[in-house]
Amino acid sequence: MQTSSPSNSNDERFMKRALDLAIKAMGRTSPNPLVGCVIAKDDQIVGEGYHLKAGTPHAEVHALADAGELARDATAYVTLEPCSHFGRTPPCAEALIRAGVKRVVVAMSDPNPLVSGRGIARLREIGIQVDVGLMCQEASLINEVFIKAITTGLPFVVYKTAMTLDGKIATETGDSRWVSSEGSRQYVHQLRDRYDVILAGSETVLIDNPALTCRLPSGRDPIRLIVDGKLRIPENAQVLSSSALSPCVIATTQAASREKLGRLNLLSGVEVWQYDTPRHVPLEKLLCDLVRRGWTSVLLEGGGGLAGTLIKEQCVDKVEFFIAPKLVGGNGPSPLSGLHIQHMSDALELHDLLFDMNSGDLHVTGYTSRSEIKGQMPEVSKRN
Ligand SMILES: Nc1c(N[C@@H]2O[C@H](COP(=O)(O)O)[C@@H](O)[C@H]2O)[nH]c(=O)[nH]c1=O
Ligand SMILES: [Zn+2]
Repeated sequence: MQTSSPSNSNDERFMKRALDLAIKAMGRTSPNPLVGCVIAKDDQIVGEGYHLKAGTPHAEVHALADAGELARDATAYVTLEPCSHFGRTPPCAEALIRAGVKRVVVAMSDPNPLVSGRGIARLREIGIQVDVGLMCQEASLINEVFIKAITTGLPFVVYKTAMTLDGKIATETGDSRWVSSEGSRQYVHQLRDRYDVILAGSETVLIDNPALTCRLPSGRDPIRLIVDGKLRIPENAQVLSSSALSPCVIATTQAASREKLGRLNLLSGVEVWQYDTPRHVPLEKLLCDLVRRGWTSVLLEGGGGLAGTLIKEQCVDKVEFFIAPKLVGGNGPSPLSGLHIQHMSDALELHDLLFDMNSGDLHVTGYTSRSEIKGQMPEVSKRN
């Protein structure tokens, strides 16, 4: 996106602060975006705020309340175009106008078709100077989930897996505890805290019996989603335990036994979504249904069959692979056993790669499609 007027170093400083504020709510605003706002006057911050949770006041409202009368003739720095529509809250463009701000600096226009460009146009119509595009790349990156979901109706899907240097997710006897280091496993809990849904196949539940909860002190449990076409997972599987604070959804098909489906539906915190297909869960439909339910991001944790199919169906946006400096050889399982590409010239090439070795494993992040908005996702240091 083009910057519509030159910015100065204060502009960058204040927009950076607005971005830092926005990401404090990472993992808490879905299906809505992360947004931060700073109000500055005479090179001083006089008000700031960020969006905390969908359906609650927008970032601009918090920042204007914080600034009070000092907002008059000030500059507002917003990481996303101010909204112009009456949704669950009134339009922020009008709030900025009423508060008397004289300039608004916007990092990126809103991809939401309800807004896109109208907020900026409304402010300009009143005579407010609006500069668009400052730190647009950073702003797009923190909202990669929101952008994908609002423009496609599909969730942003990340495939996370750990493997040995020779590409195995377990030994040939099935031992997978643990492939990756303690540090990498700790990071996975940060991912679970950030994404709405954790997705796994029935095979993973049958073999590893994971709880798929978030074990960070201030973390929140994501929704656990299990794809289980034949409804094979046992009723005492850990994912079905009601101790987690979020529901467990099981996606199944007509192949599920009626009795078992009835019994699972009775478990507290468990929902069974039955699709009208003979054996295989229609994955893209399932993903659409997640967004309809307000869940816009998915952390796919295995296994290799499901991950391969999702990659083949172009449903995966990003990968986070932990490669441990270990060798096990043999015929152990692969992280993408469901993907069968025959010719190297057809291999899926990753883009915008990042490499990190801080955890003792090689942590590789990459995107399945090329885009301008990719980069290093910021760490959320602390909440509030
Ligand atoms: N600035 C900003 C948003 N801006 C726009 O408002 C839309 C959400 O409207 P509603 O669900 O009615 O609150 C959202 O999709 C985005 O287009 N939303 C937010 O939740 N927080 C904010 O700080
Ligand atoms: Zn708004």
